[in-house]
Amino acid sequence: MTGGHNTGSLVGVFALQGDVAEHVRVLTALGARVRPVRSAADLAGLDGLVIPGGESSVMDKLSRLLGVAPAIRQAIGEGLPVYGTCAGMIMLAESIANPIAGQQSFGGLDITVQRNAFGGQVESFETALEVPEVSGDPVHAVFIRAPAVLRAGPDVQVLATVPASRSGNPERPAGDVPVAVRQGRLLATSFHPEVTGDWSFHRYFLEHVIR
Ligand SMILES: NC(=O)CC[C@H](N)C(=O)O
Repeated sequence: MTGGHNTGSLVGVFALQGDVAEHVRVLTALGARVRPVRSAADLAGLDGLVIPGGESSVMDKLSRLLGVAPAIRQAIGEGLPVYGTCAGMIMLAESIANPIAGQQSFGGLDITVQRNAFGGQVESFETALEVPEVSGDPVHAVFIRAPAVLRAGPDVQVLATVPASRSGNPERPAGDVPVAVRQGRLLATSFHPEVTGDWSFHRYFLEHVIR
């Protein structure tokens, strides 16, 4: 598979906060046209949207303050394909187990997430994940203050899990926790493919979620 199939797809990157430039670089290299999204008007005509890693509570505050949150919520409801990484996964979650006071998400994805489930910055880790739906090779995944999926609804497809014992967090969940999920046109990962050079999730989003 090459990026060539995607030439012409217009993909927005939520750009009020987070590692926007990294996603723009990967999507552009894969042949997509990319538009930063900061307002409701920026959503017009998009084939898909990426919500980057960053800080979900800040994304929430800014997107409500600047009035783009209802438009993103509506676009998700109307079936816009969206890929959220890390904080982006939290923004797509229907429910946040440990929100910062009053924190809201866009929702759409029938999951409950725990923010910082693998611990803080110093407990960041990298691992190779088996994700047969997405790639024949193990996917290189970087976890930075990453969320875990505590609950996934019946329509949610779990694409990859990691043992919760990876976590240095004493509050960690038990067993294996989902870290990559898909529900129809919504895709989310706890980790950051945009910073690893492993583009298999972006390719999957462009070739199998958007089209
Ligand atoms: N690397 C990340 O995106 C971290 C997410 C962050 N812990 C949050 O709550 O938004």
